[in-house]
Amino acid sequence: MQSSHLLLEEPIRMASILEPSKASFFPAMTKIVGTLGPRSRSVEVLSGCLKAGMSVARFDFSWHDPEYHQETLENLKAAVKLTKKLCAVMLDTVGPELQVVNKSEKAISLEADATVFLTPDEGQEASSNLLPINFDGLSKAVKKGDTIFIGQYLFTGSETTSVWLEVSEVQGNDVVCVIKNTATLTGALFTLHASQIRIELPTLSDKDKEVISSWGVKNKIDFLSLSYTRHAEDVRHAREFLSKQGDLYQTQIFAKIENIEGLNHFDEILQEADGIILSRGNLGIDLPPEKVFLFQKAALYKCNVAGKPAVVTRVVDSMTDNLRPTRAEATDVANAVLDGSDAILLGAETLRGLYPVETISTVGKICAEAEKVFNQDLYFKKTVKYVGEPMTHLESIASSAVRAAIKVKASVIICFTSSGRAARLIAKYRPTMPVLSVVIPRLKTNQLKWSFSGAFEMQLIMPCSSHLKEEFVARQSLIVRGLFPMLADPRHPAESTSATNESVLKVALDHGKASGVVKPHDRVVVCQKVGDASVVKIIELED
Ligand SMILES: Nc1ncnc2c1ncn2[C@@H]1O[C@H](COP(=O)(O)OP(=O)(O)O)[C@@H](O)[C@H]1O
Ligand SMILES: C=C(OP(=O)(O)O)C(=O)O
Ligand SMILES: [K+]
Ligand SMILES: [Mg+2]
Repeated sequence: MQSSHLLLEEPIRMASILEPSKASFFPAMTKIVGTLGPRSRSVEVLSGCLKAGMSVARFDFSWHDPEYHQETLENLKAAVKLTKKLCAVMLDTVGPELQVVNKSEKAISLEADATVFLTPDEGQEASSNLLPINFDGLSKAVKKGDTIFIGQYLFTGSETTSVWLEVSEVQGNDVVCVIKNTATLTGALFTLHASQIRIELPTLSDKDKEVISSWGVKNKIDFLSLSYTRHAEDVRHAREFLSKQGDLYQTQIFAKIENIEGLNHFDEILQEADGIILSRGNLGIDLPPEKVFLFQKAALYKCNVAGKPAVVTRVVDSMTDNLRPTRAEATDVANAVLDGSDAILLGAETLRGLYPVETISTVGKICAEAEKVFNQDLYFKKTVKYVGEPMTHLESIASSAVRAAIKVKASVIICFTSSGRAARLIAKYRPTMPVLSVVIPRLKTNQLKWSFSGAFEMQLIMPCSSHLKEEFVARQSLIVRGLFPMLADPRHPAESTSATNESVLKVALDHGKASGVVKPHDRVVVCQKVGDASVVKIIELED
């Protein structure tokens, strides 16, 4: 039996597990989002990250200033140019995040059973019995017996810097807590999480708005990662804000579900958002541990049937300091893929970890193995059944393209798309082969000469107002499982002169061949509009 036919539900011959995997063109169909920081901001390391498979870069404004992030982004652009790999940019907001401020950065020892005061007076010096925090409403939000967690920025859960507190009383604006475990806080910034407590701060803070309208607009961010999304209204509000920020009306909003309030409003949030981040770091401490897996499976199912990308966070924490993940982590990554995630988000591992590049390639390899045993047939049937009948024309075309591609064992599906909708719909059916989305402006196909650049062997396209929309669409597919953009660039001379759909397709195929993603005699399924009709066609390539 060929390894590509293994299905988890069927008996697997043990020896076949050890068969080496065939090298494929893409590291994995599942995408990898990397949080950039001190260990991942040189052109060299960023080039390594891109080559290893990172396709989205997260800039987390919980930490550091816009100038620092700008420097990192400039280096990322240089790395994109060097490696010819596209990368999308995600701005992650601070939102209603509670932080412990340790200005002097002196280590703070906390002893189990001792008492510590949390005070909103940020001017105070942090010490073993006093921790200044950035919010003055905590004493009104918590009560005796509540649980508070403090962890290093991007805590991994395995550090000795994480501490649990239990609220013993409230004194004015201060919250008095009993320390549950001995710990030493080292560093300048700590996240504070009050379990299952509503924090009366806006989801999009004034600081977030300022950063979005300056840094975000300047850099044409592809994704806004909306931290601590608690209601659908949060997404609507962010959308309205973005609509007034120049090009950012095209920015996609990914709602981060990080607490029980977000979990309770999941369905409405999913309807409003473009995608979801299952923020298991915070959610994992808000939920009882035995419930985390169930949220993951339920949320991924809902995202999958809605055809909206889902991103899972906090997978290989231990790789922050180690070259290999734990067995539990390795299994967890595979399960995230089997549960239906589109992308994996790395935090501390890429930001401050010792092995950012190795982490990306290890996670990519695990994803690729899981994809091989993903039961596409069953998934396809479930998805079709969920959609029901009558289907919209486009849904029917998309599912038929995937079915045809599997039946004829096509090596790729090529989808022409303007808004990106058609390509996303195809990806929704989780084909086993990559979907190359050819992003071109519909109206201009007859006026221009074409050449292509893409996620593979691309030419860097500098922002250019004439095809800005297509750039957004192309980069936004970099977070969807199985979707790989080819961005048509009308400024480069193409081999063909009469730029009809047919010649665009020929150029796309030539580009695919040149880069090795399609080979002579391969079958390719193409989805495009010819005149008014959407068509799915099967092409058999020659030499
Ligand atoms: N520029 C194009 N040339 C040819 N066919 C296209 C083009 N853009 C989209 N299509 C096809 O049109 C249909 C609708 O695709 P979609 O991505 O929803 O485009 P839009 O929303 O911009 O109309 C699909 O069959 C798709 O393959
Ligand atoms: C990704 C997460 O949040 P943060 O932005 O704090 O890293 C998380 O909580 O899993
Ligand atoms: K954040
Ligand atoms: Mg978080």
